Amino acid sequence: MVGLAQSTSLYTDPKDVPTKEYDFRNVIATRLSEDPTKSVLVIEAGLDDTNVLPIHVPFLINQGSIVDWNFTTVPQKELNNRTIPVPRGFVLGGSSSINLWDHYAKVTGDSGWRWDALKKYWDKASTYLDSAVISTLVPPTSNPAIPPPPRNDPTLSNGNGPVLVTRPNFPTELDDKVTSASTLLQQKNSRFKTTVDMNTGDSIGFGRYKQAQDHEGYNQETTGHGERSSSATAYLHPALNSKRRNLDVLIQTRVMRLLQSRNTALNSTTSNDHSSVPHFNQVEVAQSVDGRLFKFSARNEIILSSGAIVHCRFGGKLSQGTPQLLLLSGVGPKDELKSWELMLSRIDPPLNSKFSRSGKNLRDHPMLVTIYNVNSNQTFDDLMRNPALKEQLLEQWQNNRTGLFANTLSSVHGFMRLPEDRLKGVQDPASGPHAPHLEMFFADGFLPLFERLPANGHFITVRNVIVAPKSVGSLTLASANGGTFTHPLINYNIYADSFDIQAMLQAINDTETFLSTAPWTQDDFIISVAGRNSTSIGTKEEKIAFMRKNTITVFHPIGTARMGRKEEDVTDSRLLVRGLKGVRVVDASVFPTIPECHPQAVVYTLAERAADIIKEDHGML
Ligand SMILES: Cc1cc2nc3c(=O)[nH]c(=O)nc-3n(C[C@H](O)[C@H](O)[C@H](O)COP(=O)(O)OP(=O)(O)OC[C@H]3O[C@@H](n4cnc5c(N)ncnc54)[C@H](O)[C@@H]3O)c2cc1C
Repeated sequence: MVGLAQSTSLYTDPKDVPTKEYDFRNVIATRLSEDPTKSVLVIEAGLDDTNVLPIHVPFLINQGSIVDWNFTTVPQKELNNRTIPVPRGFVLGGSSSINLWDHYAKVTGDSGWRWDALKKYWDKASTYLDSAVISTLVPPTSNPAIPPPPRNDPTLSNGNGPVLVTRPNFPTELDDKVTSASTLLQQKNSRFKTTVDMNTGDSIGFGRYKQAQDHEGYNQETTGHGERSSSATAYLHPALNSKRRNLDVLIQTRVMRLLQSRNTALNSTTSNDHSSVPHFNQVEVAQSVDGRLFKFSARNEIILSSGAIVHCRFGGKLSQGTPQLLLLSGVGPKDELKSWELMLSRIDPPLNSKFSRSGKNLRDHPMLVTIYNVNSNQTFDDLMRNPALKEQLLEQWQNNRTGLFANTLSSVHGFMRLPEDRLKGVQDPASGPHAPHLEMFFADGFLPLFERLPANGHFITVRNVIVAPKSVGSLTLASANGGTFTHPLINYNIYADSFDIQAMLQAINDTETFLSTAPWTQDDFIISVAGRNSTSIGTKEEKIAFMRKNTITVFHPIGTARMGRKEEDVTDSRLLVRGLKGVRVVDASVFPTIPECHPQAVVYTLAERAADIIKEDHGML
């Protein structure tokens, strides 16, 4: 078990929380509680992460477990009416690029969101560690010679923050193939170029080696000392363990809705300061659908953090929670809320929600998962079928945080732009000429995430992601009953925009080109696409049918409380909810467009600046 000290300020029952009034409810709790004169309460629906072993082991997957909300979408019309999984962290902490920031600055009219202004927050959040120092690697028994672990590379960005970042310590047989294939292809087609560091402002390219032992271009991962580095382990637990008296955390408790102050004309220093606008200063919480309701008041403001609410972390997973809570509090499109009259009748005074588009603009990255049968006995598949070996590797990890389990499942990937002719006559959904449209990433084994490993065979998994999709979905309430215990209706609207179908077709064709190079064809490494007799998927129509059958998302939803300068944008550039007072949103739901990357680092950077914005607005700087 992971040895994080249990804090006396971590509560599991609202009645035990020492006070019912805080300066801030939740959030960027760690940064705000740096000021000992302000009190902060974090409310988290899920569990304490401390003793949930799979969270801390980088190799293990938590989807579908007790720390997952286990949501699904509504049937997706363009996916043969399939519903698809929406995993989402139900626990303290969680999972955790660059051109897009300048685009956000343009959309919000706030130059503070430009990359040159934000770089300091990026550095404030993360620290790059030399993984060779951290882990001693031991190959799995089926894996023969493995190159030595990567050495320290001074060219990689090196911040000074609490989130630990390393490169994978456990090279797989695929890594060389990916880097060699892109090196070969880039000579003919610059779309397959190689890169050393994807975090330099130009993220396009596939990872490459300089020398066999310098794993340049490898993923940078939020792990350190062999463990996952999450917002809980990096921010929250250290603050709790240092016994900050002004920080309390309440877990296993859901925020049900936000409540308005009777006096809606309170003074405020915020940019939404209109004397007649509704002022929210309380949250109502419960531990079960019919359980006792408790109220907590915020003297300064309520911060809805991450997918959800008044919760602690800074980072995490999806972003449905925030819009659901806003909608349940009566903040949302009027025509939509009209159908929930029962709920609205509880809101006094009724909100003028004409400006709010809470729940609209839901976006995620569509991901097509393709499994290939391969000629190899080095994939992870044998390990996954061998409980004794898994136990042995887990024991090694528990003893000294080394071995395969100290690593994540994928070491290399590549970002690509669409060919220029595909962009003719359409508005480019990418945020700039150095931002990608597509991503290809690889796993050395059977990894469709939601299917069982076959009893026999060896596999590799190729995931094609549209990182700049055009389709836009929404989140709406399923019922006025049950509050946040009732799952909302999540509709990604995947492939609703035909641009995305064309983009995924291009991704399939690119993958076929990539896998037809010597590194993959020699020794007949790739046998076939699983379930077919061929390494390719066939005609255009067959490819589209394959997409509809096998697309899910890569779990990066954003945008449902988008920030911007237009009246219909849910939040302004200081992250305050428009049309009311006292509520700020700090999570992935404020992003107006989807980051063309895995968004965790973007969320950390957002949260670090948000902490300074809040401190400025409340005279704490
Ligand atoms: C399985 C998975 C894998 C991922 N892998 C990567 C990756 O490799 N790299 C990467 O960059 N990104 C990854 N992401 C995405 C990344 O984790 C998210 O984009 C980011 O963490 C979003 O953070 P957030 O703060 O907006 O929301 P969240 O992390 O969703 O925060 C939601 C929190 O609020 C709590 N909550 C919700 N409702 C309530 C309520 N009513 N009351 C109290 N608490 C509530 C939830 O329990 C949860 O703890 C992954 C996401 C998932 C789900």
